[in-house]
Amino acid sequence: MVRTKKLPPVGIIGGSGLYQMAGLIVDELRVVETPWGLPSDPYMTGSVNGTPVVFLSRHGKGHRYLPSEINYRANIAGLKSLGVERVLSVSAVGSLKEEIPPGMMVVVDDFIDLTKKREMTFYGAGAVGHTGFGDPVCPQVAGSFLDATQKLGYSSHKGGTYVCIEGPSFSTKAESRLYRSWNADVIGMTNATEARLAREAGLCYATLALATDYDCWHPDHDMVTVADVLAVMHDNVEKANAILLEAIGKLPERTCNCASALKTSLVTDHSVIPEKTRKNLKFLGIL
Ligand SMILES: CSC[C@H]1O[C@H](OP(=O)(O)O)[C@H](O)[C@@H]1O
Ligand SMILES: Nc1ncnc2[nH]cnc12
Repeated sequence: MVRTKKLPPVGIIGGSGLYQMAGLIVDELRVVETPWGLPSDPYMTGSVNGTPVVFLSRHGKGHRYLPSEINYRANIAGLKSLGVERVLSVSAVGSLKEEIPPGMMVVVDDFIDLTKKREMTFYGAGAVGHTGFGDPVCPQVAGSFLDATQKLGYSSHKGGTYVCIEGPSFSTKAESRLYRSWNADVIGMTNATEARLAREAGLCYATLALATDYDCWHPDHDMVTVADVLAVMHDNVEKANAILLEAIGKLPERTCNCASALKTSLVTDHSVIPEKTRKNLKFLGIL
């Protein structure tokens, strides 16, 4: 694609099995402190074919944080402070559908959030905000993922509902069957939280989910183990990297509605917001 303008930095969040990005020429490791604390790692900043890119490993180098321990607010706020406007996430997921076999990519377009003990908002502490999340995924970023998988000839599933559980244990059979009865497509432990915070921060967000297993519902497959997940990720990491590179190149100029959340969510009269909260909201561009 011939661009008329240089893109602002593109954020990449890598999940299980994707702790760095092939093709990213790293210039710097940036430690960023946010009002919500430290992100999972220093950000790897650099460029891909001339486009500035910021990479973060969601679980940190060496996979140190449980899904419930990840500081999602710091991760998202840190990206925002580095000028990122769009986030491409990669995640390992269990498949809840026969027709999504391990190895297949799913470009998720909806979530069912079953998490219970996470910080999932930037609001509070004297500032009330309610953000629309009816369409939780940026259509442009999702579209770039889909175009990229198509161009590269990889089989992918357009759209899909991601059930986000608290973890860290995998689901029981009864739970897995329940999620299937809801017609959900894939299951993971991280993305609903990340997507919600990205939207509050006015960032575009979409996920390339790689099915690594059939969770525990499938009568003809063994129950999921960490070893299976990492082995399938390992076998497909080149594909995921190739899709990321292609998708970055396919991102159009930003004309979606995701950033409007910044200006349409806050309810509280600005004059009564405490100074510290005001500063935090300014960090995100909400005030
Ligand atoms: C290592 S298996 C469970 C683990 O994998 C997924 O991680 P991510 O979404 O960061 O790719 C899942 O959400 C769990 O955190
Ligand atoms: N079956 C599964 N359940 C939850 N998270 C996962 N990540 C990869 N496979 C998973």
